[in-house]
Amino acid sequence: MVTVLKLGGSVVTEKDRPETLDDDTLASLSAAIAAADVEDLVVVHGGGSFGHHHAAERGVSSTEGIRDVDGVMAVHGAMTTLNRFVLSRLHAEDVPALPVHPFSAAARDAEGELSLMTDQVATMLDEGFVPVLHGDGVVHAGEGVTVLSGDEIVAALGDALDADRVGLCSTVPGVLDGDDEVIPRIDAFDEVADVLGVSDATDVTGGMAAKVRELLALGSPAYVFGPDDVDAFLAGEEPGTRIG
Ligand SMILES: Nc1ncnc2c1ncn2[C@@H]1O[C@H](COP(=O)(O)OP(=O)(O)OP(=O)(O)O)[C@@H](O)[C@H]1O
Ligand SMILES: C=C(C)CCOP(=O)(O)O
Repeated sequence: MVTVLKLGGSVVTEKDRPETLDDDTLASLSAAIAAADVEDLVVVHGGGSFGHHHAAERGVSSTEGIRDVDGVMAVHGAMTTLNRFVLSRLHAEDVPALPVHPFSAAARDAEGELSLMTDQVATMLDEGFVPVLHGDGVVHAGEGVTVLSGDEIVAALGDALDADRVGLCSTVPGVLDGDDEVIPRIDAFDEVADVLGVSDATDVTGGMAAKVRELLALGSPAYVFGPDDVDAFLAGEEPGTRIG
């Protein structure tokens, strides 16, 4: 039974301060992951103030590409730096986490369709490791390099690995309605389009609206919840908003 958990960049970093980790939250999420000891767990993390800051500065998004190698390396380099921090906090809790850098394992075609290699992820799981992927840059036919969000990676992994459970831990306790109440379940984009917005912080990949779109396209249900509910999700409960 494969579980995919995304740690939102807005959770593990201080999204308003360039390249600043939220170390306390990252440490407590790492402890929750270690305590849950879930079999076949894949972790994905977002960009937060590492990836999004550089992507916004260089003018690259999920659809607008760049060809300047310095810019590409600034975005990719910031994400590998954040990935090293995430790995080190997981290692501190004895989680057998290993890095997978999507930049070298993915491509988009001219229609923007993503292909992501997942054999290495599946083999890591078979060998008892916890693969840790992250939002990154991706080569994109006709565009140079665009941004690949952790949410797209979650959706691609969910399908390729036939994941049984998919969870996105963000700063919010779920998808919120106009009164800031958690919406328990979303089955279609149109039901909630009015309340879905972009991120409060610098974000080049579309915030909550993009997340809901990606998750609705998945074959299995997914959950959006806040940091306090990670243990509940890993224990098999259904916290926050169920999508799909
Ligand atoms: N209806 C909504 N319900 C909840 N959050 C919403 C809604 N509309 C917009 N948002 C915004 O979406 C944000 C979550 O998206 P964001 O992309 O910042 O999260 P993340 O995945 O944790 O971060 P990252 O993209 O860096 O990985 C919330 O912090 C909130 O500002
Ligand atoms: C900005 C970069 C490079 C990654 C974005 O990933 P996300 O935070 O999951 O949307």
